[in-house]
Amino acid sequence: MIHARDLTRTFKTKAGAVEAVRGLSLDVAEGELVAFLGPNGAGKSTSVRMLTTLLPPTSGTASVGGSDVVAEPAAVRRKIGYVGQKNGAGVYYKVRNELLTQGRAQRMDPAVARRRADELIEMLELTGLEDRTGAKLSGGQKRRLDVALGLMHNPEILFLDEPTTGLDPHSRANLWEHIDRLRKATGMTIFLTTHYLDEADTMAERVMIMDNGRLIADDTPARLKADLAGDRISVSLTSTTEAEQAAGIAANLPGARETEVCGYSVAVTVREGEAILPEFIRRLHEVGAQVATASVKRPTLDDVFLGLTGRSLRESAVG
Ligand SMILES: Nc1ncnc2c1ncn2[C@@H]1O[C@H](COP(=O)(O)OP(=O)(O)OP(=O)(O)O)[C@@H](O)[C@H]1O
Repeated sequence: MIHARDLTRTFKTKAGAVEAVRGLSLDVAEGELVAFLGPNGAGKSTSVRMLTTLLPPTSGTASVGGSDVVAEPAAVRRKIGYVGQKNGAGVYYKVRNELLTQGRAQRMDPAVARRRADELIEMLELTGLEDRTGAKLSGGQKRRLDVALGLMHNPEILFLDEPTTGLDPHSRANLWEHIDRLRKATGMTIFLTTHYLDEADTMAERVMIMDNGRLIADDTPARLKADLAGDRISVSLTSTTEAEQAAGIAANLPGARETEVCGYSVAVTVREGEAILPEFIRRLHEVGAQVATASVKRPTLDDVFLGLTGRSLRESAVG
């Protein structure tokens, strides 16, 4: 559904050239939900703007829904819905009128547009708000209207640029319920950018991580966490001698990485912590070591980014 090969985009600024995207290649299959993650300035929005025909690439190629983004931009636009960070609903227009205006902009037949508007009002729980202006909607309601606007022409692929930024946790969860329902009902392909790592982790089937204009990881959240971060087992003992002994045992556990001793404690990274911990404790008991506490910390996508770049995704920004 979405294919890019060696896509680059350079901006010329007074301070010099900014290479916002450097050789991006990606493939998204029909019906997938892909989350695009990365620190501020990594190149996510620039990539999405190229894929949605809003910005011409400096070099490289991309096709979306089978049409080339440079040669056939109109065909791409017919197949995609784009909900940007700023291109959403206005504050002066009423909900239903806004949807109908969007239908006109998409050259939809007026009767079809009216039916579609009613369908979307129901689907995105905007019933009862049809005659309210954008200014009188809550953050969550407004964002649902933004999504409805992007869906008016029944696109096959939906691009969402930070759909939940600025929403409270309840509205975030609610918007996700709607996105999930929409996917189940239509099988739509969804490509979104987000700053919420937990959201990408639980909702996306595939996560792409961008840093400094390049794609540095592309896999399911579970595989990224197992392969690039791993579970952290921590065990505390009753003396530093025992801790040193435990570190030697930890280093020989199946798939052990990064063993660390600190005082009475030892920590080790493994692929499947919950399966390995009983074996670790058994081996410690075998040598007579006394285990005081034991825990397993599951990795987050931030740990994945940290493993890849040595920086935290939560705190880092490029440039
Ligand atoms: N029109 C422009 N002119 C000059 N530089 C630009 C322009 N648009 C983006 N950039 C630069 O390109 C780089 C990538 O920006 P982009 O907005 O794609 O990042 P992002 O990952 O979407 O960041 P954020 O998470 O903050 O939205 C940044 O260094 C940014 O300053």
